[in-house]
Amino acid sequence: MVRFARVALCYPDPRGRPGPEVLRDVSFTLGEGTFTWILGPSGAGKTSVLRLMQAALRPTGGEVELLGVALSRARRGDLPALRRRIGVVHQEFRLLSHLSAWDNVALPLRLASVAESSIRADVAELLQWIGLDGKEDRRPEELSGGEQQRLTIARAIVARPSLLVADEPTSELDARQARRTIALLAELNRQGTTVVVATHSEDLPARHPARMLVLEGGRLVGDG
Ligand SMILES: Nc1ncnc2c1ncn2[C@@H]1O[C@H](COP(=O)(O)OP(=O)(O)OP(=O)(O)O)[C@@H](O)[C@H]1O
Repeated sequence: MVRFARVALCYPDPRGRPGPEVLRDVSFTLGEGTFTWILGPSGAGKTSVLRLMQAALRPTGGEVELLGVALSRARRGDLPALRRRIGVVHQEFRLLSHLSAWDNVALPLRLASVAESSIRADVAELLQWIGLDGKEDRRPEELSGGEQQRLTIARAIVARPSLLVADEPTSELDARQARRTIALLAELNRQGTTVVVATHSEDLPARHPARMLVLEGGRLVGDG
């Protein structure tokens, strides 16, 4: 499902030359249907690992294989289709402020030209699942932080991705809303989606025990 083999990553410097290595010799494999925490202090490389897992970057060394596609060999034109199979949740929500809750969730399906009749059923079911039925006409600013984050999860999964990647999804939330968000991700995982969550909180993995990959200074220093 996800395989990192001796992955190295350098971001380009302002002149376009390779900058310092921010990931070095990172190797792990995540099976289908697993739940994995990515832990580590600020600057450890968690977001960089997740950006590789979204096919938003290619490794500068080693290989990343996502859903059977090796990123170093993939053609540029193949990446959009791969990215559509991967759902992404960001810490800062990134909802469209002028659209209603309903339209935010429906957007990925509309962009994929799915028929409106099937969009209606899928969006209604998801809004109910995340506890937002009755609030479908509200714009994001008329929802609480926890509700907005649950909406981003609904939007990330409405097209039924095989892999869901969440970067610090609870850092803007209070403890109760954070627990509710993690409970949703865990339930999604029980239904079969492979889930990867990066966090620097130690409380969350204690609440939902699962495999933990620990990064420090761009290296994998723990896996268990
Ligand atoms: N676009 C970029 N260009 C250059 N360097 C970058 C870029 N993005 C991240 N870095 C560097 O890569 C290293 C790892 O950053 P990354 O964001 O992956 O860490 P992180 O563990 O997610 O940190 P945080 O918890 O603070 O979000 C850091 O030294 C950071 O400065």
